[in-house]
Amino acid sequence: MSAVELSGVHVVHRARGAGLFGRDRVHALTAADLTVAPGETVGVVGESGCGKSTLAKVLVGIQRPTSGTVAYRGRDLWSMAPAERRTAVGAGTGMIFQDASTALNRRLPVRRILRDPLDVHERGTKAEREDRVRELMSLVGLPRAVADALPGRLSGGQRQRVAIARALALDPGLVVADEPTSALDVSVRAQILNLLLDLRERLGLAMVFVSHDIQTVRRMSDRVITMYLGRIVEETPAADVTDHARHPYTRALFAAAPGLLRPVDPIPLTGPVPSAVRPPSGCPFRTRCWKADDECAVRMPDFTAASRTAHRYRCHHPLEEDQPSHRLPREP
Ligand SMILES: Nc1ncnc2c1ncn2[C@@H]1O[C@H](COP(=O)(O)OP(=O)(O)OP(=O)(O)O)[C@@H](O)[C@H]1O
Repeated sequence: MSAVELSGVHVVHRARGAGLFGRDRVHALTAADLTVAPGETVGVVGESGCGKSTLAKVLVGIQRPTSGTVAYRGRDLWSMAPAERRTAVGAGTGMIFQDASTALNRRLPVRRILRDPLDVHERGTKAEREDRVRELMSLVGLPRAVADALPGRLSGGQRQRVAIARALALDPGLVVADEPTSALDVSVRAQILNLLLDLRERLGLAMVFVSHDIQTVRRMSDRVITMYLGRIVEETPAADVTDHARHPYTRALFAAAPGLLRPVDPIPLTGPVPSAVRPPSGCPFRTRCWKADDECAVRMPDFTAASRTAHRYRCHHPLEEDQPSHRLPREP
């Protein structure tokens, strides 16, 4: 059974600045279908504003969908009674945010921050909760000496370790990490990423990993999801994403990423991302796509399954399956 399953999820907000009676709406997430299996890591890539954080918040039950369903281990989250939902969310998922210095209560010492979810969910006796706090600290490599320290006394890397430990406190099946290393120094990033990889292996976690750093997403994930203007446009096995993604947007994103193993010619990704309030008709990527034609303006294509397993994309004019990125035609 899947750790979490989204079916036809839409999230629509009143546009910022539109005022209380404004009619403008932002389609932050449109018709999202996604399943994350136990033990699997799904990476999410896409430019700023494409809906990555919205997807993350829907997955951990912070954001209620405008329509569609979110199921934890087969049970619809938003049809549960509020108390039951709080238990399901609290015990079933953990979220790691970008900036631990704002995500952690700076007035509480580490020990209390980690005990808090155990107290709220009444896990075990007081002594067992203290044992669990020690266990969590050792799991994420925090020295015992910091148990009584306030977050402000810790380094950025240590704070993120506390945030990870807190996300794991109730032994969740799913952890969602939204830009977990982007606020950290480069030297500390690798340590935190290795910690997450290690925890995933040891605890068999399902993980959703959201980042602007798409090379890191590829390294961390089994499967990569590409989002564009609130829509999932492709799902690719991570090993294939650089050379075998078929959606032009995914290939353009990866071709533009620094740190590829070999040089790849940049693929044109010109012009701004269109407005999420008034998205283009048909395929939302068509205004920046070098392959777009009239058909793309009329209809958003359905998902097509590629021959490779676990690979699907929404594009009227997909790239050739085995065309390496460095041999893509140079088009204006
Ligand atoms: N509470 C809100 N009210 C109005 N609009 C919102 C709200 N939350 C998100 N949006 C809009 O929804 C869209 C998706 O936002 P989201 O934060 O999910 O994108 P993102 O891909 O995570 O962006 P970033 O990478 O910059 O964090 C954006 O256009 C954003 O401005």
